[in-house]
Amino acid sequence: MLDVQDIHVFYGQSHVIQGVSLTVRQGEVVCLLGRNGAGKSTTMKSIMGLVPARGGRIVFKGQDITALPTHRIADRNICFVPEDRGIFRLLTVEENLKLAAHAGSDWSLDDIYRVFPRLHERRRNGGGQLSGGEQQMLAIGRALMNAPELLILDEPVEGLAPVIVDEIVERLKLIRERGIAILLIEQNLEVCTQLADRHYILESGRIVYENDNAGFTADNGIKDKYLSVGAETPPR
Ligand SMILES: Nc1ncnc2c1ncn2[C@@H]1O[C@H](COP(=O)(O)OP(=O)(O)OP(=O)(O)O)[C@@H](O)[C@H]1O
Repeated sequence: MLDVQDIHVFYGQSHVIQGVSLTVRQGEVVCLLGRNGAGKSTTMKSIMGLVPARGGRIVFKGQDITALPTHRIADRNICFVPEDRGIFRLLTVEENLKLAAHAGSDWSLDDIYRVFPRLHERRRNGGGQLSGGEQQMLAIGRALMNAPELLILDEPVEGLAPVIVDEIVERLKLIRERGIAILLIEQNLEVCTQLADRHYILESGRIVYENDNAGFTADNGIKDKYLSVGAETPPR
């Protein structure tokens, strides 16, 4: 479905992504891990055309999207939920969701509320009045209103309390069951292994490890080698 082929991305002269290749198949959850500064967010921004790749190709459902502007990429049903969540703080939850609605979407408001009952409870509250976890749910809900086939999530549980992390993981499982593929940037290993079919580890702008979930879960050495600092599962 998504085929990232040997992309190179620069900030000015700085060669941040140095030949990254990865794939996400239909309905699959794929995790991209790596220490702070490894290049995870830049890879996602490049897929979305926010920081265009200077080399390599990005193919989505057989079509080359490498040089497309961001809005044209979003039109192809790839939805990006950035780390800062990007919700409208002065609009209510329901207004935030309605604004994101997409003609022809098979996700209704009721569907979103079924996945996130908390958003239904908070539907008349302003976006700025929500807790961090609720804001994240709203950001994902907004993305779903766009009827994504591929959802790209940048550290969706960062900074959230364990009980909220568990809730978001359960909600993401429901979304996966609807056949939506998910590319997940995540540093919480427990979240990764609960959700993902496959994992990639990025280090200094290169993919240094790839495995399926069973292999990754069994492979403790690799975690110490590539993910030790800042990538531990927070204590419960
Ligand atoms: N706008 C920018 N201009 C210049 N350099 C940048 C910019 N954004 C990120 N970088 C640099 O690019 C490298 C990769 O950053 P990126 O944010 O992609 O890493 P990351 O793996 O997502 O890290 P984190 O988990 O901290 O978000 C880092 O060295 C970072 O300092």
